[in-house]
Amino acid sequence: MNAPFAPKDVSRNGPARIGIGGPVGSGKTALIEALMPEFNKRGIEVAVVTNDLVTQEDARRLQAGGLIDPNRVLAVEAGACPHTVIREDPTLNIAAADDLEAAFPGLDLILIESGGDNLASTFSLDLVDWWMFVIDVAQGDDIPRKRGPGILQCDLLVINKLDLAPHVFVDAGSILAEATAIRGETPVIGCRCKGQTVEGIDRIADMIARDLLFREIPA
Ligand SMILES: Nc1nc2c(ncn2[C@@H]2O[C@H](COP(=O)(O)OP(=O)(O)OP(=O)(O)O)[C@@H](O)[C@H]2O)c(=O)[nH]1
Repeated sequence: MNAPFAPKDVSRNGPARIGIGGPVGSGKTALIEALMPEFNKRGIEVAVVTNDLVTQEDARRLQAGGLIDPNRVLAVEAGACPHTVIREDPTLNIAAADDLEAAFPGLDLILIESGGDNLASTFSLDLVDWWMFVIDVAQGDDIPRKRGPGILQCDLLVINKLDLAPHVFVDAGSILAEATAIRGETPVIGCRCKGQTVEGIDRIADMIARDLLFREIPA
């Protein structure tokens, strides 16, 4: 069990900006897809900025998926190491988020998905108020032990693809326990974004609603 999460002071007006980072293929877009119905249930209005290297693949997938108004999805083509545009010079992403904020008054959240990167990728706090780092069990149970800055510094560590754990010889309980020990006070949630049943997604949506948007969560 994680210690209670200390809410951040989100002092800038406007929708909260949430970063979603993590290695290639860990399930960042799948997490957005799984979160959309949970946000809808909670009346949370969302827009999304995606980042890909030289394509708009993730934006197109979300726009075609029927889970969000396609106009609420903007693509940034990083053209360089994915972390460059979320950390060193986030200008393109800030501009995309500003455009969405202006076009859709009443947004509660803007999700900014990084291109898939390595364990060292982190977000500039000029760009986001709060960020998640998504890894998955199939990358190996030693990933949390490697203590990459993404794993240590994110506001929420998400360990995805729990359903695959038995198939890749990983003990889901151990990887979650180890990640929790390494992160101390900051939270870790295990999840499954794909398949007939998803898992852990409601906990992530509740955390965002409670700790970023200061909404009451029904008991
Ligand atoms: N079994 C299983 N597969 C998953 C889960 N989540 C995502 N996937 C699969 O993992 C693959 C990568 O998922 P994406 O959502 O594209 O990952 P991503 O992190 O957005 O990828 P990049 O943007 O390329 O870095 C896809 O084939 C998904 O179907 C999960 O919880 N369980």
